[in-house]
Amino acid sequence: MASSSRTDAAATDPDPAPTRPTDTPAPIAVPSPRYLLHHLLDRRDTPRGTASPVMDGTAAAPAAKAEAKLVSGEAGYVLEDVPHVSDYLPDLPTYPNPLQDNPAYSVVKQYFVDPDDTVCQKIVVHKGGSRGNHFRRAGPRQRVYFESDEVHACIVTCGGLCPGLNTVIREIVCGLSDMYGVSKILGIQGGYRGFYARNTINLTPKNVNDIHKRGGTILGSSRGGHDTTKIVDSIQYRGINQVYVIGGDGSQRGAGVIFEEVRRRGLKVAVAGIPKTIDNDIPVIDKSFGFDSAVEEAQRAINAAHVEAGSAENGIGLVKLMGRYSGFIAHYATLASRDVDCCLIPESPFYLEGEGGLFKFIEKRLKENGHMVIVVAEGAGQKLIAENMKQMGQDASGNALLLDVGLWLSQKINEHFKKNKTTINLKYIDPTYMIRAIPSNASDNVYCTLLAHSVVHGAMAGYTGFTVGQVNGRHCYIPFYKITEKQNKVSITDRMWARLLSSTNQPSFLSKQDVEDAKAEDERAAKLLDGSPSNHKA
Ligand SMILES: Nc1ncnc2c1ncn2[C@@H]1O[C@H](COP(=O)(O)OP(=O)(O)OP(=O)(O)O)[C@@H](O)[C@H]1O
Ligand SMILES: O=P(O)(O)OC[C@H]1O[C@](O)(CO)[C@@H](O)[C@@H]1O
Ligand SMILES: [Mg+2]
Repeated sequence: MASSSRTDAAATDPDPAPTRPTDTPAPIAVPSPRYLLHHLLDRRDTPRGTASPVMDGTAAAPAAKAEAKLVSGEAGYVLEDVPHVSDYLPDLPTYPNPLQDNPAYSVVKQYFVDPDDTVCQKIVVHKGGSRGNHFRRAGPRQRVYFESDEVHACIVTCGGLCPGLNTVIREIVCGLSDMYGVSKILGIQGGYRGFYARNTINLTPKNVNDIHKRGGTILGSSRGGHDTTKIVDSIQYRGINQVYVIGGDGSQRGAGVIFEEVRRRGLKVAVAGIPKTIDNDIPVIDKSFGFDSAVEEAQRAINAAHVEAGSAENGIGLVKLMGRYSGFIAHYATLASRDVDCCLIPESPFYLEGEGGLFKFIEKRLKENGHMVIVVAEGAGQKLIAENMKQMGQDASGNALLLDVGLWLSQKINEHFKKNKTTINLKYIDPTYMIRAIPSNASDNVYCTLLAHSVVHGAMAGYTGFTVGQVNGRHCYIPFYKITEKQNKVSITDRMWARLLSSTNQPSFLSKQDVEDAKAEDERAAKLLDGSPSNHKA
C-alpha cells in the first residue's frame, strides 16, 4: 500500500530563514518541522539505538519502506519532499553556514537558497492545468546541521563504470573542504562491500587533485555485496555522519535501505546519492553525468564502422553500444552521427524476416548505397535472441546477464546473405568497455561539479534519504523512491525517436499493438507528473 502524508501548507524547510544572516549566534535549537510526518517512525516504539526494526507493529518491516513526504498547495501543487535528520531527531542544534564568510561566494547575489524554493517536474503547463509535482531546490542553506570539524564523510562508488565518477569524487572532497572546511573524508574501496570487507583511504583535496583526468573510479566499484546491517554497523563504528553514494538505480536502492536503517537506529547521519548511469536510465532527472561523454566517444566507433563499410563491396558496419534496458546512447549517438542507417534499441522490438523486417531493409540500403551502418544497443532484441539461445542468468546484483546481440546479429545477417548467395562484408565493432572507461568530457566535468556541490549543500543542511539531480535545468533533492520506482526509457511515441526514424529512414518494425502499448505507458507517466503520489513501495 502506498501510504503518504500530505499537508496543506506552503513548502516548508527545517531552516525557515530566507536571507543571508547578519550576525547569528550558534548553535541554536530549531523548531520542529511544521508539517505532520505521520509516515515517520513513532519514536516511542523505536527508541534511539535499539535494534527493533518494527515500523508497523507487526513483523520486521523491510528496511527500505520509504514513504512519501508530501506537501500540497494551491492549483494542484505537490512538493515531494525529502527526509531531514530533524524529522526523527527534532532537537538538533544548527549553525551558521560557513559559506557566508567565504570570499569566493560573497559576491553572489542570492547567497542562500530560499527555503520555499521548489523546482517543478512538469515544465509544460496548460492554462488552468494542475501545477503537479515539485522537488526541493538544491543549494546552500543559511543554517547547517553539522559543524565543520564534526563532519566525518565517506564516499562510495557502486555498479558499473561511467565517465565522470572521479570528477564527482573530486568535487565532493573539494566542495566539503573548500566550502565547509571539512577535513575528515573517507573513500570506501570496492563498492558497498568495502564498508565491511576492505580498507578505506583518506581523501584530501591534494590527493584527488587530478583524478578527473582519469577514467574509472579511484575507489573501485563492485556489484552485489550489499549487507545493510554490516554497512550501517561500519558507519556507526567509524563515526561516519555523511554518506555519499555514487551509483545507478541499484546503488540508489541500496542507499535507500541504508538510510532506513540509519533512521531506525536514530543516528545523525545524512545519506545522499549522486545518480550514476552511463545508460541514462534514471527517471526524473534531465540526464545522468557521463552520458554526453559516452555519446561523444561512440562517434569514433560509428565513424570507424562507416569507413570500413564504405570501403568494401556490400559493406556493413555493425556497432554495439551500451544500454541494458534503455537505448539512449544508441539513440543519441545515431542522431549525432547521421552516418547510421538503422538503430535498434531495447524499447522498440524488431524482427528479421519478411516484409518490413531488418533483412529486407538491409537489402534495400545495400542496393541504394552499396554499404550501411547499423547501431544496436546491447539490450535490443533480447526476446528474439532468447528464442534461439538459452538464457545466461544474473550478475552479482541480480541484473540479467544479456546475450550478445552484436555477435548474434552478425551471424544472422551473414547467414541470410549466404543463403541468398550475395557477398557481403560485415565488420562488427564492440567499443562498449572502451567507451565506459574514458574520462568525462568538459561539459560532463562541469555537470559533475555542480551535482557534487549540490549534494554537499544538501547533506550539510541536514537533508538525508535523497538523491541530487537536475530537473528542467535546476538542481534539486529528490527522494530515493522517486528515482528507483521505474526506469527512464526511450519513448518511442516521442518526437525525439520520430526524429531518429526520419533521419535514418529505417522501418519502425512496430505492430499496432506495440504502438498502443507505448502510448498507454506514456499516459501513465504523464499522470504521475500531475501530482498523484507515486506508487512506490519497498
Ligand atoms: N534492492 C537493493 N537493495 C540493496 N542493495 C541493492 C539493491 N539493488 C542493488 N543493490 C546494490 O547496489 C550496488 C549496485 O547495484 P547494480 O550492480 O545493480 O548497479 P547500479 O548501481 O544499478 O549501476 P549500473 O546498473 O548503472 O551499473 C550493488 O552492490 C548491489 O548489491
Ligand atoms: O559488465 P558489467 O561491469 O557488469 O557492466 C555491464 C552493464 O553496465 C552498464 O554499463 C550499466 O552501468 C550496462 O550498460 C551494461 O549492461
Ligand atoms: Mg542499474
